[in-house]
Amino acid sequence: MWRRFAHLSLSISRTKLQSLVRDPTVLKLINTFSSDAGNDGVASSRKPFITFVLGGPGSGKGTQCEKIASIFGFAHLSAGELLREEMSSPSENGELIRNVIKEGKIVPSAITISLIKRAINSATSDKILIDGFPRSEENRIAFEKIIGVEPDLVIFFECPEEEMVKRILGRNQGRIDDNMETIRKRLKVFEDLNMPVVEHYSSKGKVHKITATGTVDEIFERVRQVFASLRYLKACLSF
Ligand SMILES: Nc1ncnc2c1ncn2[C@@H]1O[C@H](COP(=O)(O)OP(=O)(O)OP(=O)(O)O)[C@@H](O)[C@H]1O
Ligand SMILES: Nc1ccn([C@@H]2O[C@H](COP(=O)(O)O)[C@@H](O)[C@H]2O)c(=O)n1
Ligand SMILES: [Mg+2]
Repeated sequence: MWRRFAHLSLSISRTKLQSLVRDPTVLKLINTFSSDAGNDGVASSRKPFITFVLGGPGSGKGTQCEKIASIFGFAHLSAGELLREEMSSPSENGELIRNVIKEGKIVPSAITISLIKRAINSATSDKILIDGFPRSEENRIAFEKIIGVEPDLVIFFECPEEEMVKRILGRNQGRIDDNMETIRKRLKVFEDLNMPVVEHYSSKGKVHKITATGTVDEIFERVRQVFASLRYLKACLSF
């Protein structure tokens, strides 16, 4: 392992490198990109690098994902957006999805996962951001079972409730769930069902918690550091 990093000895300290290499996300990255280079003969370049992006309603997931996608070349799949598209198409699930979203509840996993699976298969990047999924332990367990992988990384945007409410009420995109009655329900669902998912992945060392207050650019600077360190490691491993 250390021979791969020998050429870096002038630019990075051994201690820093050791701490990076102990990070579980970096370990996965090393395994993924090492095999890209053909070291173990596994064609893992077809295996996507999956990042779940979580946070309460209005915490800024979509806003930050767009920036990550444009700067780091990720495909951005928003579970909520996929459901809204399905709801507006002549789909057999359209009415059900509309009712669930209006109530701020969680759409059955089988529906959401089939939309995510289709989107992953047609993504043009093998680095995927899944925004707003999994929303519950049921979502998480179903994804791991049906898709057969765990995320490589989880980004969690931590934002105070009053800030999230203010942002949603100012969003003005005509969403059927951007009203105070539904927002209250979404906040409760987030605490009751989504936080256990964050705790699950935290216990596995996969979560990068980002303070989601401040300007969009200030928050992105925190996010950028996470992805820049991954890109740096990837660049090192490509030599
Ligand atoms: N740092 C910020 N400061 C002020 N407004 C912001 C910030 N980040 C995002 N916004 C705005 O807040 C609103 C919600 O942001 P966004 O849609 O990205 O959140 P989200 O987490 O995807 O929400 P949802 O879960 O409801 O889809 C948008 O109108 C967005 O422009
Ligand atoms: N995994 C998911 C994601 C979303 N939903 C439903 O869509 C609504 C909007 O989601 P956003 O991420 O765009 O806020 C959400 O409140 C849920 O009703 C879902 O069921 N499952
Ligand atoms: Mg969103």
